[in-house]
Amino acid sequence: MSDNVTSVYGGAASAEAPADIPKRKTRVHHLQAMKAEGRRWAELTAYDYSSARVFEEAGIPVLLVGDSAANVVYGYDTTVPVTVDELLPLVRGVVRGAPHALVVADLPFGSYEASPEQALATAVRFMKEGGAHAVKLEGGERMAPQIAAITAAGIPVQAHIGFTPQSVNTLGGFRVQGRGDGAEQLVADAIAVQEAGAFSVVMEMVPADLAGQVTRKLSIPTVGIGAGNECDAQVLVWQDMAGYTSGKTAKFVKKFGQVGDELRRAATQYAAEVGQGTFPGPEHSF
Ligand SMILES: Nc1nc(=O)c2c([nH]1)NC[C@@H]1CN(c3ccc(C(=O)N[C@@H](CCC(=O)O)C(=O)O)cc3)CN21
Ligand SMILES: CC(C)C(=O)C(=O)O
Ligand SMILES: [Mg+2]
Repeated sequence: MSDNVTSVYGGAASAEAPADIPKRKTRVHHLQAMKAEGRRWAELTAYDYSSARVFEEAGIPVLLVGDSAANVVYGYDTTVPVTVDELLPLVRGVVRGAPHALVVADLPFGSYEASPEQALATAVRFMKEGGAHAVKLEGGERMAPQIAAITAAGIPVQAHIGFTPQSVNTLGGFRVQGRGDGAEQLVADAIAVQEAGAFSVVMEMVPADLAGQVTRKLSIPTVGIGAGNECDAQVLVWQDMAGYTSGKTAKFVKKFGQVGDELRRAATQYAAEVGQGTFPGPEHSF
C-alpha cells in the first residue's frame, strides 16, 4: 500500500472497502450530514497502529482511542486508573495507522472533571502530542462547562452519557441507566451536551426506546453502545467486536469474529513447530 492518503481505497483494497465509504478524510460535518440523510455509521475503538490500519481498510470512519485501554491494553479491572501518559502513545499509533479516520481520544478519569481549564489543557495535549482530531469525555449536564471550553478552543467533543464507566462507583455498578425517573435526567444530559457544543454523543446502556427518543430530539448524531437500534451510529470495543476479549462480555456485544481463537491456534502451532524443529524451514533461512 502506498503512503499516499488518497490511494488507501485504491488498487486491490478497493474491492474490500464498502462502496459508500468516501475516499476522503472523515470530518465532523460528514457525520452531521449522514444523520440528515439517515445513513448509519460505525465507530470502533483502536489502540495501536496495526489494528488501526485494518479498520482504515474496512472503512470505519471514526476510531476511538478509548480509556477502555485500561482493560484491554493494560489489564486493569476498571477504567479508573489509566492515565493521560498511558493513553497518549496509543493515540499516536492509531493516527499514523488510519489516515482517513476521525480519531477521537477519550479523556481519562481525573484529567478533566476539576474545571473547564483542566479539561481544555488535557484536550490540547491529546491534539498536540497525540495528533487526535477530537476528544471524548464522560458526563452530561455537569460536564457542559468542560465541553463548552474545549469546543470554544476549536476542538470537537464527543460526549458520553447514560452508563459512564469512570463513575462506576457512584452509579452502583455496571447497569442500565435512564430507567424510570432516570429518563428525565438522561434527556436533560443529552440536550445539555448538544447545547454546550458536542458534535456527537455516546449513549451507553440506555433502554432502546429512550435512546430512540433522544436520537430524534437531538440534531447531533447519537452513538449507541447497548442503546438499541435507533441511534444514528454504533460503537464497540474492537476486541469485543472481533471475539478477542477474555471472559464474559456485556449483553450489548456481538462477536463478529473469533480472533482470539485464531491467534491462540497460530501461537500454539508456532510453538509446536519450533519444538519439533520444522520451523524455520529452508525457505525462511539464509
Ligand atoms: N472490553 C470492554 N468492552 C466495553 O464495552 C467496555 C470496556 N471494556 N471497558 C470500559 C467500559 C466498561 N463497560 C462495561 C463493562 C461491563 C458491563 C457489564 O458487565 N454489563 C452487564 C450488566 C448489565 C446490567 O446488569 O444491567 C451486561 O450483562 O451487559 C457493561 C459495560 C463498557 N466498556
Ligand atoms: C466503549 C466506548 C464508548 C468507550 O468509552 C471506551 O472504549 O472507552
Ligand atoms: Mg471510555
